[in-house]
Amino acid sequence: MSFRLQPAPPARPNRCQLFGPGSRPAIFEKMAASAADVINLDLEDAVAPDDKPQARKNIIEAIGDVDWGRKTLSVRINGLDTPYWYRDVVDLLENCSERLDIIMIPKVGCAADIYAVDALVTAIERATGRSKPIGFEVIIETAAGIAHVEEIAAGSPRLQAMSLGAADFAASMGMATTGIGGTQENYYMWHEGAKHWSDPWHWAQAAIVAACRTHGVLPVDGPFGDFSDDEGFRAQALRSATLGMVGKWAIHPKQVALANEVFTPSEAAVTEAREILAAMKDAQARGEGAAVYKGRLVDIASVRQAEVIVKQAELIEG
Ligand SMILES: CC(C)(COP(=O)(O)OP(=O)(O)OC[C@H]1O[C@@H](n2cnc3c(N)ncnc32)[C@H](O)[C@@H]1OP(=O)(O)O)[C@@H](O)C(=O)NCCC(=O)NCCSC(=O)C[C@H](O)C(=O)O
Ligand SMILES: [Mg+2]
Repeated sequence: MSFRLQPAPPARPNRCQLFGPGSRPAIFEKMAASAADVINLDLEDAVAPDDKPQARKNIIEAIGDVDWGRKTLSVRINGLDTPYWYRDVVDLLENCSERLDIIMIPKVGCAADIYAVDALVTAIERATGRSKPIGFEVIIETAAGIAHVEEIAAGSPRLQAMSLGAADFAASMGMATTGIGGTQENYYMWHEGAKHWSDPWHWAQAAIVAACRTHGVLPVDGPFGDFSDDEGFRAQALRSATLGMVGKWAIHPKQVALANEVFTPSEAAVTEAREILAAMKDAQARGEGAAVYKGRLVDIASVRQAEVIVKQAELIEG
């Protein structure tokens, strides 16, 4: 228990983050027309080294020219272990319009990584007189990142969201898989002659959710690589939502509707949450701290649980 109140994360929908390479400007309008809450234009791994200068130009132009509506607009820069990242930040912030909301920093390994980008961004904002402060989001996708996840979540007031990047995470951890998220064939328990699959991403997701909730940051599930496997995506997303994550990446447009479906509370869930709040209001009016709702106990903790669902629904309704 702490006397400190848990800070609220940014109050904006983040059910789906749709990615697209900065080197493929033909899809930018399609991304803008999608139902994703967040758009991530990529300068990192989806862009070949020789294409990075042109990708920066494409993105700078599109930030100003494309109608992104009310979406949160984010650009993923290159990692701090590359020679590209400072040029990404300088070119972007010196040249793009104020429509840009967020810079996504990949492969963050410690809070000092965020500090370094923050220092550069702050200097450019001051030098150029940008009036809208740039937000940050980070990807936890290395062993160092997960080991330092809490200090990273506390790393900057600019930080809005934190994602798990399953592909690089698996590589960094030396995991024996080439799968990006989802069920892993060899990660099972053997019981009474049958395999029971377990979830190798669970512990990292739980660590991310705890760090994010402690510091008022949105926890997000990253990519699910097999975009022909809708049920696999849905199962992964449902597990993430159950753990407290607010959304998931889409690496193909067909994954957007799946993510939105999972991370939008159903009408039945919202109705039940509102009924629990009403039942508890009645109980409190009677001077009681608990009530029975549909044959089960509800109390003040149930009110907090129900409020999570109602607030999420209200946020999405706008
Ligand atoms: C995966 C793709 C390369 C597939 O592209 P494509 O072959 O064009 O797919 P389709 O033919 O099925 O496309 C159907 C239509 O949809 C449009 N399209 C394709 N992709 C997008 C998109 N991202 N956004 C919007 N629209 C898109 C096509 O133009 C077709 O349109 P039409 O002809 O009008 O019907 C491609 O989807 C892609 O590049 N995806 C993003 C890849 C990416 O950004 N990856 C980086 C994030 S994941 C990662 O980095 C790993 C992470 O860091 C970790 O470590 O875990
Ligand atoms: Mg990655």
